[in-house]
Amino acid sequence: MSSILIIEDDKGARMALSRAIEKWGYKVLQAGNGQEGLKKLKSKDVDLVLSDIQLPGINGIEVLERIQKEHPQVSVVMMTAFGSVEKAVKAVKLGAIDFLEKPLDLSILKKIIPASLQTKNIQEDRKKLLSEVKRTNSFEGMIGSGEKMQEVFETIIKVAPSRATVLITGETGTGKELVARALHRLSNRNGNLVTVNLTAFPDTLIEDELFGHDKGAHSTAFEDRDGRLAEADAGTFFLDELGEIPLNIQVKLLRVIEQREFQRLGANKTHKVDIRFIAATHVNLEQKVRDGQFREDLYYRLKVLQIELPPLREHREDIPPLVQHFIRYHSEENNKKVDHISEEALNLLNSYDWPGNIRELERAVESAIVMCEGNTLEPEHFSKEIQNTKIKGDVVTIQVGSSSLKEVEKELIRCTLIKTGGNKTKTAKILGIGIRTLYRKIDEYDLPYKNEKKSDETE
Ligand SMILES: Nc1ncnc2c1ncn2[C@@H]1O[C@H](COP(=O)(O)OP(=O)(O)OP(=O)(O)O)[C@@H](O)[C@H]1O
Repeated sequence: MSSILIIEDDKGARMALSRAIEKWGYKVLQAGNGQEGLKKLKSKDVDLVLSDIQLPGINGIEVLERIQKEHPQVSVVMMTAFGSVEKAVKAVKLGAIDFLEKPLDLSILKKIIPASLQTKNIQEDRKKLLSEVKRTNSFEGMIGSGEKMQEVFETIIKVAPSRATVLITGETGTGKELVARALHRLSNRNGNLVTVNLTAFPDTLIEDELFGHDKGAHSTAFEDRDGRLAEADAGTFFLDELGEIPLNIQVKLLRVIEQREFQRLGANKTHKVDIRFIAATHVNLEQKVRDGQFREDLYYRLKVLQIELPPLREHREDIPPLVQHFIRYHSEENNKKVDHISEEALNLLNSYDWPGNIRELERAVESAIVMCEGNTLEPEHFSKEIQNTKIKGDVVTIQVGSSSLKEVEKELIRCTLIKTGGNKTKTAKILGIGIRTLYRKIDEYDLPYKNEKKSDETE
């Protein structure tokens, strides 16, 4: 029988919770504050901790941190006052498996407990996954060796198991949908990932699409019909292009996100749902709020946990591995023999600005593959716009008066690596240092291509 430790200073709430959990067949231990909780963890076998965030003495966040250090095999679910989602999200980022807002919805807690118990040794698993991501520079079909993408991967790994609502922002083609899919896949949620893009719907049909209707709700409601929200029950609801949603729907969405309940059109019955919300947008929501086109309350509710995807021009170190990835994929898809790109062509791709980001890069590589008769992509296989790109990356900016020698060295190595597409032998030769020194410095400065395999090491 799994045992659950409840840390909660409100005795009445603790007792009521304890009775409910015992009824579901678990062994329950109780503590009225953080110290007592940590003491119980030392002396008793505990599988899951359910802790309030607001505690007298050591607060819930500190309790979480101590548990992670001293009992990394124990999962922690936090309880938080209604409306203090920010603290809860902080806890999730620190490693809590999930959180619940008070007053607790016992039907949701009943689902969270078995799911959290399954995730044994979560810290260990996270560490393993993270080192795998660092080693391979890829994660759930996404390529990313640079610092910014690695940070994105790390956040996904941390927050995926919780039900925290996530807002994914970034220009078009930066990978927002891939992030949503990764969050769902790693969430261990049994339900579906339901992706909804409402830009294609006339305003009059949006509500119907989201909430469904009862027979007779409007002139075309011939029978009861579930909406997309109901389809996402026990799963993830991914709302793409959130910025385009009309204001009257935004109010209703906020209610669903906060209370996880809604009504079909024409119905009185309220449906309770267990949904994880993810929203994405490429527009500046803050500006929309200022212009009165986006509700401030919804914006603040969503932005608590934001994953910001950088435009490709801000993580150019990922261009060469992305190109390799797309060559492999599209060459096979198109029955081609292409398996290389010339240095000259890669320099062009490294320098182009990519307003359409990774999607544009992928399309460029795919059409170049179609044009290519041999096995190597050359500049002429790409569009005139790309061919006419001015090669960048030849200038390292040094702030005289504020750059240290180390910073200059780091920047020079970084730029040379990008220019050679990560070829360490060439980089070392250009810089006039031995390859082992280069590897040491890449490690020391945590530079891109750090974990790439050493096939080009010739010395
Ligand atoms: N890090 C990545 N690694 C590999 N492929 C990627 C990566 N990011 C995006 N892609 C690819 O780029 C294309 C666009 O990605 P996606 O649709 O996720 O972008 P988006 O930000 O949702 O775009 P939009 O805002 O236009 O909806 C897809 O084909 C996807 O597979």
